Amino acid sequence: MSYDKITPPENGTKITVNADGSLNVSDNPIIPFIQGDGIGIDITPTMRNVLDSAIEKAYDGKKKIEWFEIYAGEKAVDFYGEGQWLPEDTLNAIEDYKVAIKGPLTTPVGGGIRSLNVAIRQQKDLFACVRPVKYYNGTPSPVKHPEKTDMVIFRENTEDIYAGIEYQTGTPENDKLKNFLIDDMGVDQIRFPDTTSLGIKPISEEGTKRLVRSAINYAIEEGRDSVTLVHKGNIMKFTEGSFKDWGYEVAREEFDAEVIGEGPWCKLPNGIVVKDAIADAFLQQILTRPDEYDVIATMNLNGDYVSDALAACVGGIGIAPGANINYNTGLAVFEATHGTAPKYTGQDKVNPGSLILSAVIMLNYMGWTEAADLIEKGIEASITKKRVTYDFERLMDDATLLKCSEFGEEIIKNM
Ligand SMILES: NC(=O)C1=CN([C@@H]2O[C@H](COP(=O)(O)OP(=O)(O)OC[C@H]3O[C@@H](n4cnc5c(N)ncnc54)[C@H](OP(=O)(O)O)[C@@H]3O)[C@@H](O)[C@H]2O)C=CC1
Ligand SMILES: O=C(O)CCC(=O)C(=O)O
Ligand SMILES: [Mg+2]
Repeated sequence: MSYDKITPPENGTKITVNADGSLNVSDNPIIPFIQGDGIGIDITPTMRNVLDSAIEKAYDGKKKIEWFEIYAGEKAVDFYGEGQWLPEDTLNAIEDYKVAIKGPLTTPVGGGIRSLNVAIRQQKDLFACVRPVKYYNGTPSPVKHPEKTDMVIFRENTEDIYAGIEYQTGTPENDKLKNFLIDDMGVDQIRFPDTTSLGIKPISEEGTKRLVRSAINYAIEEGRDSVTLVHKGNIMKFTEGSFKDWGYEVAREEFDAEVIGEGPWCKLPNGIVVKDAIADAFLQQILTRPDEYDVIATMNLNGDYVSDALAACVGGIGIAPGANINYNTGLAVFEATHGTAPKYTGQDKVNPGSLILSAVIMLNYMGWTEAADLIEKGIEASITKKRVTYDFERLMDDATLLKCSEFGEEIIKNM
């Protein structure tokens, strides 16, 4: 593949994917990275520094990532020109190299461009947003027993109201859709038709089933206890309610789950329970009874809310990692749960933990588990020693405040 404006590193090789979805990773894989807007300028170099050091230490210099910068967001506009927020080069490089990592990208509220983060997920069909939420010893938390929270969110990444199909009041498109609903479909629940904008919530059987299938497969591989389908199907019956029904169908028809009692809960032959929870009740139970939940499968918007809420329980979005994966093609883009935190841009202040832990998931995905383990060890030790960035320091007694890059160095020292 030739690119318009970017040149891959001379050394290194492409990761390739086998028919069964497993990866072929050489000792020198080329990994594309997007710096990201806002605090991307702070956390991305720190993440790279920590990764390079961990890999060097774990493999005595025999393995090394060849980093390949690709562009999105403000840096893409600077590099490629006006309007070039997500260049073809970037999407092609993700496709070619299979595994990539990105910093956060800004999305303006109201008008302006639609989310580039969502666009990458949709255009590369990275249907599962996988966000593990676990407690690292010593992390300050607002709950009494943060160690009871150990969940992995499987958030559907390509559908839902999040897909961006919406029309602004006053536009001909909105009028056309509104008139169709009212005149042809007999809709009479639009309270203020003259001033209403409309959004569409697509939820499909195919999209649901591939997400729930991935969540159950993950639960089996990782020896987890349960998979909970989180939905608001009592109100949104044919979208979120169908998500729940199709989720149970996957468990019963593809994994031989037996219905428990009157149902709909069911149990896989290996004992994993598939159950469901209504989203509002679930959000209070993650505070009161988090140990009842394990793997979570949910739709795009619920997954967004649940991600930040669960992250808060174990120390905040400063250490909440994530991955966007297509389990069929093997394509994966790793990214933090948080955004660009613009007020901290360029201050070398924020916690790089979220992006570093996203890179840990990436290393595990590549099979470089020894380097991943070293980094986790380094992070845990740095937190235990109370040598942390501002977000933890302000919640801990007698902690030492470190800058973003210093926290990276501290992790390296402790791994
Ligand atoms: N995947 C992505 O790229 C995402 C992009 N975004 C985009 O980011 C922009 C800003 O969104 P916003 O709603 O402010 O959410 P952010 O996640 O960017 O920031 C909200 C708050 O979270 C805390 N925070 C975020 N990152 C860190 C970190 N690394 N270390 C410590 N604390 C952190 C800060 O809290 P405090 O003020 O308490 O210090 C910050 O003010 C928007 O344009 C949004 O669309 C948002 C989410 C994901
Ligand atoms: O794309 C965005 O700007 C926000 C996305 C987001 O909050 C998320 O994916 O968690
Ligand atoms: Mg979010």
